[in-house]
Amino acid sequence: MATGRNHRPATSRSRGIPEATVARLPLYLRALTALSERSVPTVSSEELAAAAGVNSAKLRKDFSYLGSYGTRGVGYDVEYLVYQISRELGLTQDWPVVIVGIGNLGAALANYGGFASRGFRVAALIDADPGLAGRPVAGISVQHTDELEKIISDNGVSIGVIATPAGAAQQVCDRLVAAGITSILNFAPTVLTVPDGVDVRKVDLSIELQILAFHEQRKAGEEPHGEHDEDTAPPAAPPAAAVAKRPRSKRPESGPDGDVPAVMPA
Ligand SMILES: NC(=O)c1ccc[n+]([C@@H]2O[C@H](COP(=O)([O-])OP(=O)(O)OC[C@H]3O[C@@H](n4cnc5c(N)ncnc54)[C@H](O)[C@@H]3O)[C@@H](O)[C@H]2O)c1
Repeated sequence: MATGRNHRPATSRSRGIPEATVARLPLYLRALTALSERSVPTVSSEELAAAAGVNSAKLRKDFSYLGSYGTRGVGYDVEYLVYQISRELGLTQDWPVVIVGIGNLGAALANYGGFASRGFRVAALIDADPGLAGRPVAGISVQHTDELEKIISDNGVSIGVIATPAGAAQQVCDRLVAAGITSILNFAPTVLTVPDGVDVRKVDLSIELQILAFHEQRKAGEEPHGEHDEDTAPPAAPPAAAVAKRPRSKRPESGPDGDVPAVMPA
C-alpha cells in the first residue's frame, strides 16, 4: 500500500514529461482558451507566459516536451496549442466524474460549470444521507451510497471526488477504489491511503490561506521600521503547516512557477 502518489517518479507515465510541466499545462490551456475565444490566431512565448503567469524560458522548455517550438517571428498557433495541450492532458475525451458527499461543498462543485466545459461530466452525485436521495442538485438526482458500485460500473467512471467529512473519507475512498476508480480528488482534510496505480490529488484551501498568512507575516517582518531586532529577537515562527508546505522557490506554492500547484498530491 502507498499513500497518495508520493512514491511516484516525478515524470508522467506517457512520454516522460516532468510533473512540474504537467502542472503548468492547465495554466497555459486557460490562457490559450481565452485567446482562442477572442479569435487571436498566434501568440508569442512572452505574451503567453505573461498571460499564464509563468516565466517565458520555462514555457519554451515546457512546450519542447510537447514537441512544439513555435515559429520564429510569428509565435505559436493558438488553436493548435489548445489541441496539443488538451490531448496531452487527456481532455479530448469525455471524463465521467462522481462526486461523493453532497453537502455544502459537494453541491457547490456539482453546480460549477467549469468542469463540463473542460470535458469533465458529472455522471452522478452520491450521498450517505437517505434524506438526500432523489433530491435534485444542479439538475442531477442525488443517489444513495448503496448504489455507489453500480453507478461507477454503469457509467464507466474513473475519477471520483470526495467531499465528505474527514472521518468518512478513507472508507469512501476504499469503496471507490474497489469499484474501479483510479483517480481521486480529495477535498476532505485527511491523508488517504490508496494502492499503487491510484492517483490522489488533495485540495485544501485552508493550507493555501496558511501559506498566505506566512507570507503576510514575513512581509510585515521585512518592513524597514519593523519592531524586532534580528540579532536579539528572531521573528515569530511561521505556522507549522506553512513551514511544512514552504515551497522551494521564493513564490507562494500557488504560483505557476513553483513545482507544486494549488492542488496538491495527497
Ligand atoms: N478542501 C477544501 O478547501 C475544503 C473546503 C471546504 C470544505 N472542505 C471539506 O469538505 C468536506 C465537506 O464539507 P461540507 O461543508 O460540504 O460538509 P457537509 O456536512 O455540508 O456535507 C458533507 C456531506 O457528506 C455526506 N456524507 C457523510 N458521510 C458520508 C459517506 N460515508 N458517504 C457519502 N456521503 C457521506 C453527508 O451526508 C453530507 O451531505 C469536509 O471534509 C470539509 O472539511 C474542504
